[in-house]
This record gives sequence, structure tokens and C-alpha cells, in this order.
Amino acid sequence: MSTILCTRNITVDFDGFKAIQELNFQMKQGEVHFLIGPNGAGKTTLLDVICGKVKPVQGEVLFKETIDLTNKQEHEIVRYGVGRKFQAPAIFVGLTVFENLELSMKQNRGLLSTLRAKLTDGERAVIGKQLAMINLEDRANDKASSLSHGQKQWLEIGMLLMQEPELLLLDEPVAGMTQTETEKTGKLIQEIAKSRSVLVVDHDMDFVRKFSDRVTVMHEGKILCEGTITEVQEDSRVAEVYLGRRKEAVC
Ligand SMILES: Nc1ncnc2c1ncn2[C@@H]1O[C@H](COP(=O)(O)OP(=O)(O)OP(=O)(O)O)[C@@H](O)[C@H]1O
Repeated sequence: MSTILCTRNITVDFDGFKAIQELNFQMKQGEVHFLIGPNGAGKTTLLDVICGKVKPVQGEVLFKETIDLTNKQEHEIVRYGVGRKFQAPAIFVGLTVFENLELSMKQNRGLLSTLRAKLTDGERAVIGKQLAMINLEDRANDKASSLSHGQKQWLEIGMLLMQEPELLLLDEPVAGMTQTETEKTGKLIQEIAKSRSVLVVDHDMDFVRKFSDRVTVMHEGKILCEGTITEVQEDSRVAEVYLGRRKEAVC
């Protein structure tokens, strides 16, 4: 498997505080890779660096081994094939589920002209396929505002997928979800990873256990250890950094 993403010696400095320190991280193509670690470990900051929201003071981020994302703007990074989902869903609640997906497909037109333009059969089929993937086929014509919390998250994932990213970054995608929604989200991520790579930040250890291919544990801006979830859980350093904070999380 080739490497989809690799960071070399990344350091992020927030006014003298190093949120990430000389970090060398890599993930393989087609992997569901989880980033875990105690609060403040630097997980979200790493996603911010990959998507161009935060610029490191040193190091580089290589996408598909050759594209250096470090000096690219956020919108360019999206075009290169990196999609980022933030914790709060960024959907248009006044539009239908179908329209939200339609809008995501046609970024080069304005909002009104996109909604007035006639879709081709091919485009309808693409949206239909996406609706099935995110389990919202029967909600296509409902306003996004009427969806449950979990369904809104899936809709946003569907919107990101309309851009055909090769790497999808998900920040705590199951936060606030019911057990059933969490389970469906895990299955959706596994389905996505059949054709793309997915990097997920999450605290829900049952979720990580069930759906990760590989796990990286971060602590104080560095990588503490990496491996399968079983390997990571057996590492005494991991138990140590969680002690007194979320001991139960690694047991
Ligand atoms: N814009 C910023 N300015 C200053 N400090 C920041 C900024 N963003 C993050 N930090 C600090 O950097 C550290 C890493 O934050 P980050 O959000 O990446 O951690 P995290 O591992 O995602 O934590 P959590 O699990 O709580 O979300 C924290 O100490 C945080 O307070």
C-alpha cells in the first residue's frame, strides 16, 4: 500500500506554545486511521495543519508522496483531494438533503444558479448513489433542518464525498450520536475507505476498537505510539498518559 499522507518534522507554534513538536506521522492509502490521545494532545491541530487552516513553523506535509501541502491555501488543498469535516455540521438547513448534495457537486456556480440549473441523468445518479451511501435515501426531499443530529453529520460527510476526496479528515464524527447512529457511522467510514483513506480524531474507544485499521496515540504534540488498537492498548505508556484523566478510555 502506498503512503497517502506523511508529515515530516512538523512544528506548530501558538505564540511560543508548541502544540505540535517535530511530528513525523504517516498513513497508508485505503486505511481507516484513528488519532487518539488526551485533551490538548494536538490531534485537532494536526488536522488543521493537513487541511491548511494552521501553518506549521517548520516541516512539510506530503500528500500522495509528492504534493507538499504546507505552502498551499485551504481551497487548493480541497482541490488536491483532501476533505475536512469539522465537529459542527456545515450544512444548509433551509435546503433539502438532495439540494445540499447538489450544491456540493457544483462548487463553480453560485447558489441560485446551481439550484436553478437542470441536472443531467448522470448527475442525478451520482447524488442518488451518495444518498444511499449515507443512509438518507428516504429523506432526500426533506429539509436538512428536520434531520437528527446523526443524520446531519452523515449529510455533511456525503457533501464532502461529492467532491471526490482521496483523503477524508473527520473530527469527532460520532460525538453526541446515539449508539445506533455511531454504529452506522462506523460502517459508513468503512464503506468510504474501500475507495478512499480516512483519518479520524475520536475519544470514543469502543468506536476506535471496532472500526480502526491503525491507531496513532498523540501526547503533548508528539506521537506516543502507533499500531493496531490491541497493540496500542497494551502499551504501558498509553495507560500512563490517560491515568487520572480517562483511565477507563484505554481499558
Ligand atoms: N489557535 C490556538 N492558539 C493557541 N493555542 C491553541 C490554539 N489551538 C489549539 N491550541 C492549544 O494547542 C493544544 C492542542 O490543541 P488541540 O485542539 O490540537 O488538542 P486535541 O488533542 O485536539 O484536544 P481535544 O481532544 O481536547 O480536542 C492545546 O493546549 C490547545 O489549547
